[in-house]
Amino acid sequence: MSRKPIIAGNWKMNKTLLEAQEFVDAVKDNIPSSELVDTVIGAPALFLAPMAYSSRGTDLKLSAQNSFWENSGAFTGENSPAAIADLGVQYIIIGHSERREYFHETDEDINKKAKAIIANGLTPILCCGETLETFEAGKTAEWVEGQITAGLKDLTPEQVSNLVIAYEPIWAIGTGKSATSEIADETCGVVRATVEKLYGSEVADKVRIQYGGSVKPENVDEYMSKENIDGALVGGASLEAESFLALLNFVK
Ligand SMILES: O=C(CO)COP(=O)(O)O
Repeated sequence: MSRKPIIAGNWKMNKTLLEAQEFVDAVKDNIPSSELVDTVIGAPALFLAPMAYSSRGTDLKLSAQNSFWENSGAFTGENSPAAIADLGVQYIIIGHSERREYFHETDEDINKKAKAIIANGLTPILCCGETLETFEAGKTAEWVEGQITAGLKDLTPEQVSNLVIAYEPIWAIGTGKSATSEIADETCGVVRATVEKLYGSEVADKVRIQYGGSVKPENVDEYMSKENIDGALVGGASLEAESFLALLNFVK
């Protein structure tokens, strides 16, 4: 089974609108065909409408970094998956460790978001990953299995086969200390085995799993050569056009 690679930048809370637009102008005509790789930028919600407009007709796809689980209503400050879908955005990152930590998101919240995102025709990028303490205690597999099982609760096999899961060890995020490709592959393998246990081997063969945590142009090839790693979710190295484009050089 060959899975199409997916490289996604997660800009987090960075850039102004002008900087975002300059980035789109610099990359949109220089990325590989979407027949070979899905190339995605996860931008702050404020920039998604203008970025969708200026990247229309190109191979650049967009992601939100979060959404609420209701489509409308009295939820001050939130963005609905329906409104995000309407912009022409295709992905929404959910359950990033920064949202779990600073905004107290639970697995139950994340599962509700996954369902709402799928119901609106978008693809969730569901994040999981352990703290340094859990890693050092040798409990990574158990932890990640728990997060994935809770995050996917009540989804159908078809829904799960189309989604993207990102394994991001918290100790490797923004630290420059990436997980070795062996560790990353092993834990992405745990994610795939969890999907297999819950949904069977056909779904597990189809679901795309990214590694994230200090991925850079210099180490992306190594991760992409691993059996269970289908892509990368990239923070720091996705912020500059040159470095973002260099992440895509593994596509020959
Ligand atoms: O959190 C990340 C992407 O979601 C990873 O960030 P860095 O690539 O900056 O380590």
